[in-house]
Amino acid sequence: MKIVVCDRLEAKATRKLQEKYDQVVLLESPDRQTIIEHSADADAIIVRSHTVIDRTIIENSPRLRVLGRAGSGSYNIDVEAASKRGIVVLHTPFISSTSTAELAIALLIGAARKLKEATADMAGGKWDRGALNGLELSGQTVGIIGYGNIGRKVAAITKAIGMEVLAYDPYVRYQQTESPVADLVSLDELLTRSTAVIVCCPRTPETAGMFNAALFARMRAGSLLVNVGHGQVVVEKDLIAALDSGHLFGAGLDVFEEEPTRRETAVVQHPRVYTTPHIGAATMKAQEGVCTDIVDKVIGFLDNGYISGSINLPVVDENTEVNIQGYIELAGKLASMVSQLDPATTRLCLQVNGKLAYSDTGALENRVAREFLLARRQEASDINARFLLDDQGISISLGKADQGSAFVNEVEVATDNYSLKGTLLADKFPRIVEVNEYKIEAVPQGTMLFFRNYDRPGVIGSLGRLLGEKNINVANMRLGFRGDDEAIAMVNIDTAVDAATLQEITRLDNIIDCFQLEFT
Ligand SMILES: NC(=O)c1ccc[n+]([C@@H]2O[C@H](COP(=O)([O-])OP(=O)(O)OC[C@H]3O[C@@H](n4cnc5c(N)ncnc54)[C@H](O)[C@@H]3O)[C@@H](O)[C@H]2O)c1
Ligand SMILES: O=C(O)CC[C@@H](O)C(=O)O
Repeated sequence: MKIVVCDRLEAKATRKLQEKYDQVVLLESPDRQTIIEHSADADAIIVRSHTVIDRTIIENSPRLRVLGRAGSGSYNIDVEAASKRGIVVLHTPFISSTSTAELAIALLIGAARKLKEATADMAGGKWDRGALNGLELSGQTVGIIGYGNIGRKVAAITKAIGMEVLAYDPYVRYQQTESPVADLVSLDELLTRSTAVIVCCPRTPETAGMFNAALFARMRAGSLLVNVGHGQVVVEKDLIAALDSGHLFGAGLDVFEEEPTRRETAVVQHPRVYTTPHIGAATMKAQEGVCTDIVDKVIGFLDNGYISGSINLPVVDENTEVNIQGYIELAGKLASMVSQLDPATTRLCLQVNGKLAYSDTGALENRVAREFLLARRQEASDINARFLLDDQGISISLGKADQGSAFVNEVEVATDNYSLKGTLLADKFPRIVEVNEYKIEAVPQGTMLFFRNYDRPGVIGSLGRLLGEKNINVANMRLGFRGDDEAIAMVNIDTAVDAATLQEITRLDNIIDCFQLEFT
């Protein structure tokens, strides 16, 4: 197997590839001819944002099966050409969105408060505070162009600053009903109401050159523009004209029409344009994240055919060694249970262990988000659940490990108060195997009583008697222990108990607490 890496990856990610494959060719900023030579017999090519993989390269790589893009956008890959050849294009959405959103805020505040001028004044021995009056952002309106991963993070931060948040995104079809962060509005409304506009969308045929003289004229006088999406969304000469005429107050750019951008470029030289060299994703966490994530995805695909985070094939591959669909459903059941036990949590952690770690964990994350919300009786689908969670300030983090602690494949869903682990018995039958370190083997289906008790004789007997009196049949009962004075039980019952009976159970001797759970 031959892997060609065209841009420099973090050492940890490169090592992972080298441990796995005999032929790992590491190129750094190669010219096109060098890529063509090396990719002629390559099975996989991995790039970041620098190297362009065009149609010619793709058509001259007969063995190529997968293109990995360490990052979010796909502007440097001819995705259409790859799709036509049946080559999977994988990327790492989400991972660098926080770092990029934070940079957008840095550029926004820098431009609003004239930080470049202030720093230059200080370095030059000047102390003229009157010339440095800036814009206070709190109470102002921000307009976000592109309400995707980065746009939503920007929305959350600007909201926290005290700004009113608007967004324009023709492809976001729903208006959030649960704790909305941004109001989705038309482009015209956004431009006329916003004091700051932040571009967080990719370059597409529609967005290329979108911010031109005509659009700047529609922006409010004295407003700010920040671009962390794609450089070619903004026409730089028109931006300079809008600044020089005094129509715009300032701008912050992390992305440019041409990259690398030359020092002489007007936007780089302009006193009221804050520029950074495409460093949205340049934090240690994001760099390591995008590099290891893309390597995991490429390995997962080459070894097992897992497709996850695909730009051109967003499907769950069911013909793999691990029953991914089964694990997606299991993860959903764990999320539903955690939601019923801890509905007010603001933090969900999904941990995926074993070969499953190379599978479509995006689909597992979506399902966890969806089932968590559904259990709280909130409308959600696999597609919008993660956005809805985000809008409600509930984070969902993902951890992965090559091996499970007790089972070949394991899924864990945790909050600050609960940790639930599950597996598929015989890769087929869902089981909850651990609850807050109590080992158990419970079947997550139908109606279930879940209780903690002191481990004393008679507890099960008194529960059985009470349920018998109420004519409630027990279908299955599992006990869990962790080697201390307490135990748990998970009891599948044929009919749900009413609130009064649940109270009676809680009052039985040695019962600590009791919940009734529903699994769909
Ligand atoms: N500055 C950096 O270092 C850096 C880092 C990461 C990503 N990016 C870039 O930021 C962009 C967005 O990344 P993301 O991860 O948020 O992607 P995303 O796909 O999650 O979000 C992009 C959003 O833009 C919207 N959009 C598409 N066309 C639009 C239009 N005509 N008008 C308004 N919105 C439109 C999409 O519907 C989508 O919701 C990409 O171009 C990516 O390459 C830059
Ligand atoms: O390689 C980088 O750091 C920039 C990547 C960024 O533009 C992206 O689309 O993810």
